[in-house]
Amino acid sequence: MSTLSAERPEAAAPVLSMRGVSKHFGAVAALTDIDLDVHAGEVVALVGDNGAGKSTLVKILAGVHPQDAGTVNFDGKDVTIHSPVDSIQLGIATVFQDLALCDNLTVVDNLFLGRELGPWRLNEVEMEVQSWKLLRQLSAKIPSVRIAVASLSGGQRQTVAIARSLLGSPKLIILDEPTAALGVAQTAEVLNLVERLRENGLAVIMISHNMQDVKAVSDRVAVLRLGKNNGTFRMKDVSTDDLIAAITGATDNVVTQRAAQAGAAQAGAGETGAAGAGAAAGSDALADEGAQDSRPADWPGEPNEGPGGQGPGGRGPGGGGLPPGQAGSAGQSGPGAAPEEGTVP
Ligand SMILES: Nc1ncnc2c1ncn2[C@@H]1O[C@H](COP(=O)(O)OP(=O)(O)OP(=O)(O)O)[C@@H](O)[C@H]1O
Repeated sequence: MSTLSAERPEAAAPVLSMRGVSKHFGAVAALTDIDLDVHAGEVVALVGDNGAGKSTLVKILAGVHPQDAGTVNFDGKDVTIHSPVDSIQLGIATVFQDLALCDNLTVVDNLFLGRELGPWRLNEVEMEVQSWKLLRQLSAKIPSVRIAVASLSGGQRQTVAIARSLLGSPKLIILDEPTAALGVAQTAEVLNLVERLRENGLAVIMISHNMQDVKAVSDRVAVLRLGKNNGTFRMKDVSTDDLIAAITGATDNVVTQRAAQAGAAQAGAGETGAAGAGAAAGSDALADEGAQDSRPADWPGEPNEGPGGQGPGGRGPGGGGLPPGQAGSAGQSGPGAAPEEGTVP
């Protein structure tokens, strides 16, 4: 990769370029006229409310659903993805939320499941060596490759699933909510892993509902709303408020209303600091947004949603859980991003 393209991935030709992609399920228009570009060495977050069409888009790329209209250009060629095998052979790896790991098998067995080494008998030593190499390349924290996957943490399982998808040497890796249901430390581990993927020159699409995670690792963010493109933003140029407005389709939404309420309450009480962090949790996980819709401002659960949750208070300032050094290297997180997030409910 040239220096220019290494510094600004979007200066090079995209690895993936979708144009005018549409998909209907009967009368439901799941996707209408979608454009999306992803470059090598770039992390693009795909965000949108429930039902926005994210999974459908990913399934088209993974060969689960054929698109009804539009073109997919991959690695410079127009392609038709008829099946998951087509997708893998092209160099697209998709890690779905369920991870599809075999709990009773070891890390090595899971990594090489279906592509075991050795023509007549398994070359266990070589598979183990390659497993370690791969996991080291990802700076993965796996205690042993000979333990059952069932005994690993959520973050470690996600790491194994991602590592397995890399064995096919993909050019594009799609991660479907890789940090969903993970704790703070495990989320940081997975976000670090996403950064390793980018450093290794992969194009990455990451679906996420968590704005904190999106801000921590993405270079660009593509917003889907009701099955249509609703903006593509460079992460460093967009505030969380603007993103939420693009996702919800309005600047006046439940999240901003909560921010206003929290601000008014704070002003009334003459408080500073901690209340803002507590309220921020509401915008970090958009998945929570629906649940918060109907809640009054004085809902009893509210105080617990602050620093102790998945919000900035729980992960340190602006780093999305990344250690300070790595947060800086992400380019979108760290102290520079903190004031922006402070404006969010
Ligand atoms: N197999 C299917 N059959 C019929 N309708 C479908 C199917 N898959 C998705 N849809 C519809 O297409 C629309 C987009 O769904 P999709 O799952 O892609 O959204 P999403 O953004 O991934 O949502 P979520 O964040 O809830 O996973 C929705 O209206 C959904 O009901």
